[in-house]
Amino acid sequence: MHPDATSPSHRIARVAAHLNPTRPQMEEPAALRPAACRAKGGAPGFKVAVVGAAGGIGQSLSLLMKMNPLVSVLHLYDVVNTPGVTADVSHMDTSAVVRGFIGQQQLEAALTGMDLVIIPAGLPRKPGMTRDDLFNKNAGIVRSICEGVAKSCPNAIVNLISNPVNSTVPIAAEVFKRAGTYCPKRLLGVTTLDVARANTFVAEVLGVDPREVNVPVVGGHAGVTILPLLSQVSPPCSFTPDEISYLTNRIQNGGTEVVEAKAGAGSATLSMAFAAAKFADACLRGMRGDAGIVECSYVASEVTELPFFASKVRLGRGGAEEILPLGPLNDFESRPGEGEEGAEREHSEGRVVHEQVRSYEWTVPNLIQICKD
Ligand SMILES: NC(=O)C1=CN([C@@H]2O[C@H](COP(=O)(O)OP(=O)(O)OC[C@H]3O[C@@H](n4cnc5c(N)ncnc54)[C@H](O)[C@@H]3O)[C@@H](O)[C@H]2O)C=CC1
Ligand SMILES: O=C([O-])CC(=O)C(=O)O
Repeated sequence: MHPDATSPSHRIARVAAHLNPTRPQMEEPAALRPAACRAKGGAPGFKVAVVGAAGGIGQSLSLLMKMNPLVSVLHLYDVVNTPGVTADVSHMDTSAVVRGFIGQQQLEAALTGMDLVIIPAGLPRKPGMTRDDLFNKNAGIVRSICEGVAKSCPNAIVNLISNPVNSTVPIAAEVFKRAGTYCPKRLLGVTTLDVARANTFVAEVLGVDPREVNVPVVGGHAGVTILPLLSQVSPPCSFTPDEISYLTNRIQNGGTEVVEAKAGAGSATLSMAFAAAKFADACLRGMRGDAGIVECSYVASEVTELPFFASKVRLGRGGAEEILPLGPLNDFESRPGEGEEGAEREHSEGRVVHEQVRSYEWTVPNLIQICKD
């Protein structure tokens, strides 16, 4: 601390600065520099950025990350409305220092030095849309954010939420490859909401506390690519065929259930922010060196022949340190299924594999086109 920091004149100057704040936590190019920002606590911890912080997910997620004691610095970035969210969140008396950034010209400052970048930027669905309908808009958004990550914090772990996750993760990988910064361990598609839904719905059927239930959910994050492994539920239990059918259908369509209930006002935001905060916390604990942190995530994978696949991963200092095998699947989990939205089924492949292939094949030409633009 500066020797005069506790003197009356210094304290009055500090109070005056607080009474006349010019967006005190916002990064103004000619105003506050990071080093000059007042520190609220300055606890040791990780530097985390939320990109898309002013959105439905972003605001709640920013609040939850401000509550996380592992976060020492929290950067909130969006193309609109970050000053208000930043001012609001920064009044929470938890230790993380909050700084806001707005617009493309501040993306670099927002990302510089970050350990973890969480990306909930992009359009949400409306009733009648599939996640793939978001591709054209969200691919470009994810691409420009990931270019910023490659430039400003190439070693950061990325938690990618923007839909369609089955396609945005491969796009992010391609951007990082082109920049020469790609590390598959550090790119994690967030599928935690599928697990949260599976835990909740299974707990309802079993009549137990959802916090006691853990259902691995593998595959991808759209319709039938979401495959809950109900044969591997912890604690061990069994279901009737009707229960399996009900649970699988409800988990796969959980996103649509919320989209329809919101009737045009967007998709899941609160449960998603909760799930994203849980996943980010697991990543931070892994980065800290805690042992035995295992979560499902959509990652580059050799678990199947597909390049990307959601499955259990062990999180460590460098991200997804180990991709765990799927384990034994029962007949229901491995049988071929109907394709989403009338997609054709290929005879020899299981439904998860099939849908993933379609999603990826559809993505690559678009990706190449986008990257050429
Ligand atoms: N992975 C998952 O399980 C889930 C993913 N999602 C997806 O998350 C995304 C966000 O959903 P919501 O928060 O409900 O949408 P929203 O529209 O409420 O918020 C999106 C935010 O992104 C911002 N944004 C747009 N372009 C940006 C850019 N280039 N850089 C930074 N920020 C930018 C917008 O200004 C807005 O504040 C959607 O794509 C949605 O489909 C939603 C729920 C679950
Ligand atoms: O359904 C959507 O569009 C949002 C989402 O990914 C989910 O809630 O799982």
